Amino acid sequence: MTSAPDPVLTDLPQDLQEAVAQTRRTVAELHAELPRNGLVAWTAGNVSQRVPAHQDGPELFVIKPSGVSYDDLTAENMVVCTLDGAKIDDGTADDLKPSSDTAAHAYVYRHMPEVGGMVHTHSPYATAWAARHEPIPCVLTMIADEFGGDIPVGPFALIGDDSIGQGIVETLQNHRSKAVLMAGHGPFTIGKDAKAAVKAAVLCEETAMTVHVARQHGEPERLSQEDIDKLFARYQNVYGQKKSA
Ligand SMILES: O=C(CO)[C@@H](O)[C@@H](O)COP(=O)(O)O
Repeated sequence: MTSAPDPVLTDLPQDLQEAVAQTRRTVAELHAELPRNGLVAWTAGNVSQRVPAHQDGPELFVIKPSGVSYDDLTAENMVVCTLDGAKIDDGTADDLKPSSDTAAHAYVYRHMPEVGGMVHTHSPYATAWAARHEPIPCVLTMIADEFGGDIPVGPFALIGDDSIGQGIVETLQNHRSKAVLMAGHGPFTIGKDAKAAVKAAVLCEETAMTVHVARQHGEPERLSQEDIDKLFARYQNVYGQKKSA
């Protein structure tokens, strides 16, 4: 059976091309938040975002090119992929490869339709918890607010195929957390869009550091499940300028 030809960006409906261009700008801008918040060293880490679905076009997402310096990331070199993780004819050089985590991001987008954005970092404190295969206990209101409980650990998986994506989905699919510490590797976060996933990555590192410091002087006490549920509901539904239901 012949497979469908790879999509060509300039052949897509005009409004879908515009949606791709906006997603590229957003993803390029959000990559700057990773070094700015001390979440990555050198070219580690990546951000992606799903392109809003279009009835007359393929499902697509945008992700960073592999191994390119954060100083050189632009909207124009953000790579456009199908949900199979295949790069489309997106106007970038044919030999510009997407992130080495493209298959992982694609797997999550295929299996978790509610996920609109993803981030991967090697932020030092969260990565240290991942090295120990240890979940970050919910001992702080900020952990309850953003993650709804302990930040879980996912299985160790090699890079480049569906393995990491499968581990992320099996850990987060029925879990309130927006972050998973992939064992022996580092944090991956999800969100309704890439900005929400970046926020989760920032708060994951912040809480990983705080709990690590607290544990230097004894084991902090986990919040009660009742309080965790109340804190999560408030933060997700009321906090900030959200309109009360
Ligand atoms: O940890 C990994 C792969 O999971 C790193 O190589 C990753 O952080 C950065 O890779 P890319 O530059 O996105 O290909």
